[in-house]
Amino acid sequence: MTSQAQLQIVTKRKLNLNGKIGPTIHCHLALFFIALWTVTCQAEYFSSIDSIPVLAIAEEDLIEWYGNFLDSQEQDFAVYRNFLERVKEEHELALEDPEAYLGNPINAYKLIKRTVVDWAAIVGNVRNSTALQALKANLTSLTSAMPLPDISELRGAAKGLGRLQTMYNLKTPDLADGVINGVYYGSELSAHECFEIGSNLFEAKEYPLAKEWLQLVLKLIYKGETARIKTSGDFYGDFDGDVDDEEITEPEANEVSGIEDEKQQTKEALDAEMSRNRAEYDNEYDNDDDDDDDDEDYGMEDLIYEPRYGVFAPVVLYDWDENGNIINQTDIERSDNLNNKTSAFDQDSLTNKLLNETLEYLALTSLELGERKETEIYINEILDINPEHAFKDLLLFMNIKESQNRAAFDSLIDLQRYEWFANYSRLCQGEQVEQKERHQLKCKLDTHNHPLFILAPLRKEELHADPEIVVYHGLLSDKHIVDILEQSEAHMVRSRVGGVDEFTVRDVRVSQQAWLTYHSPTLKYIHRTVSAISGFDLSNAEDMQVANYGIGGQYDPHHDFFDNFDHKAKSPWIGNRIATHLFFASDVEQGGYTVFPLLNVYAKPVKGSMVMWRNLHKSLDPDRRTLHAGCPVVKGTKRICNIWVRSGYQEFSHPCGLVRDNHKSAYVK
Ligand SMILES: O=C(O)CCC(=O)C(=O)O
Ligand SMILES: [Fe+2]
Repeated sequence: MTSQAQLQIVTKRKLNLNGKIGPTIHCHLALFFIALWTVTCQAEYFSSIDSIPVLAIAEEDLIEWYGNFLDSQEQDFAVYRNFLERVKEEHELALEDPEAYLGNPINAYKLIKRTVVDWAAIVGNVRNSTALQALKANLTSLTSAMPLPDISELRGAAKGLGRLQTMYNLKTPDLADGVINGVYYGSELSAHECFEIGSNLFEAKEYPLAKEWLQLVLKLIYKGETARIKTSGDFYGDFDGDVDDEEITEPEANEVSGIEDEKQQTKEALDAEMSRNRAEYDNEYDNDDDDDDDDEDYGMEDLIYEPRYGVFAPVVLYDWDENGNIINQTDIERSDNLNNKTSAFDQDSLTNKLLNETLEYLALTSLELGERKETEIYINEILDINPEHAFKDLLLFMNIKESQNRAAFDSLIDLQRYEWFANYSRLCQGEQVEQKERHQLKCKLDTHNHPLFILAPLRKEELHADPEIVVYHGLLSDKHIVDILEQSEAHMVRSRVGGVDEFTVRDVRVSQQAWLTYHSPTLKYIHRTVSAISGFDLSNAEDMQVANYGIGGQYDPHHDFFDNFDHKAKSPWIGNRIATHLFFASDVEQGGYTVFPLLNVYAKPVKGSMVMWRNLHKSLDPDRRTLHAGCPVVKGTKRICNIWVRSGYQEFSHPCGLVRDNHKSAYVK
């Protein structure tokens, strides 16, 4: 199956094209769509699930172009090699007795002919290689049509992963092992990939999370990739007769007891796993097809095997228990075993480069976290490998850094300190605190006393009584949704959050969005249905917002009404946002719930359904209980459509009461 077919993407248009056109046209069309997409969208790949497939298409083209280039070069090289061998033979003959050789007019002629014709042809060929020129032209058209993601994208994606970790309490070792919320997705991360995430989290100032990932890299390097991360005690080698117990600086290692033959079995299993993994590791870094001695090139023999059973890590590493929680993190000491370590590491190896960079980032991370002792340990490690390393002077600089205020951090991990966060995170995982009132809520078929719904009653699910939050299921068909996505596709931009700083793109909302008017048949249907259900006058509603969420895409807790709403301000609409109608235009494999942390309510995204609630009291004062959030998407795609109705013109359908009712949310600060 080609990658085109695998990517069940992007749009209907794209899928239709697959069946009808050949690969060359496809190539141009891909470029065309990329160009179209670029003109209309900011290059914010991680914030939109639709942008990632565009990248995949680009990569598919790159694979094809480089493949063609290499194929044609291979043929050329075979011709060159042949020519070279022949010339070499002649040349050697000539060297035996140059005078006699060149004295022969035929030989003299052949030499001149080779220089004038054959060599000139080869030099010309290399200079004007059509294959190289074609590759260059393709690359130029690709990069001018589509800015490839830059480092800020990568940082955003790393932060997205961090957001998922924080919200769903996902443990770093689990993620690295390809396990998300207990589901194994078969995509383990290598030490290099963990380093990429760790270093990018550092650059995104997510220091505590960065440290976890970087610690994990250290562990993978020192223990070998096979000793995947969690502590079961077995990895620490005390079952291996070769290891001197005194060398083991990790306290847990010695404490683990077990029956001898069980240990032996574990060791055998690990050995088997180790060889398997080693083969994979070799493969991963095997750039050289005919070279079977990769161990020598990369120092892998030492790095994978020795440290795991024999040499001990110079810095005590984080341990993770079986649930992925960190243990031992404060117990950081230097080991005395440095001699072994330096002999075990090949200074030029890829892995040693990774080790150096990891230690550098760890030193900086600890510095940012104000952990003086650890920073010192990491710096000493670095200086041990290279005494002239620039970090020599960091020890002096440390004194200044240390005095900085730790509380100034605004990191994802810090979120967990807040009281409301626990509830928010729980609801995102589909867990509600048990509540008596919930038992009065119903699911029912509802004709709403409206002609539209007599024959096809609404499927209504009550989520909360006061303020009322209800879900209507099955309002949008797949056809409606495809139509909405097609209309919005070309207009998607990274979401901005409203408020004072309206035009700043922030992490508060990580998604892409577009606005649609109510002119197409689908939008007219939605307009009609929403006004029939809610009774609101939709002539005073905002256009429909269409949004999608990418890796870790989410919307922090917020209200939909505008705080301190200024009734006199110029606006196309009258009044504040009285009600929200939120459609789910996709199912989501994991995550992406809409939650109301103050009301103990969550709504799981179900394709085609609509959640509806009022944001203002009857008195039109803001109802602060309606604080809500879009939880980060763990897996899959989340698409939503929002219709916000304004409070003007709603006086007859939704009159205010005789008594002001804003006291209901007075308790919310
Ligand atoms: O994505 C969600 O579930 C919530 C979105 C939301 O609250 C909004 O767009 O205002
Ligand atoms: Fe909202």
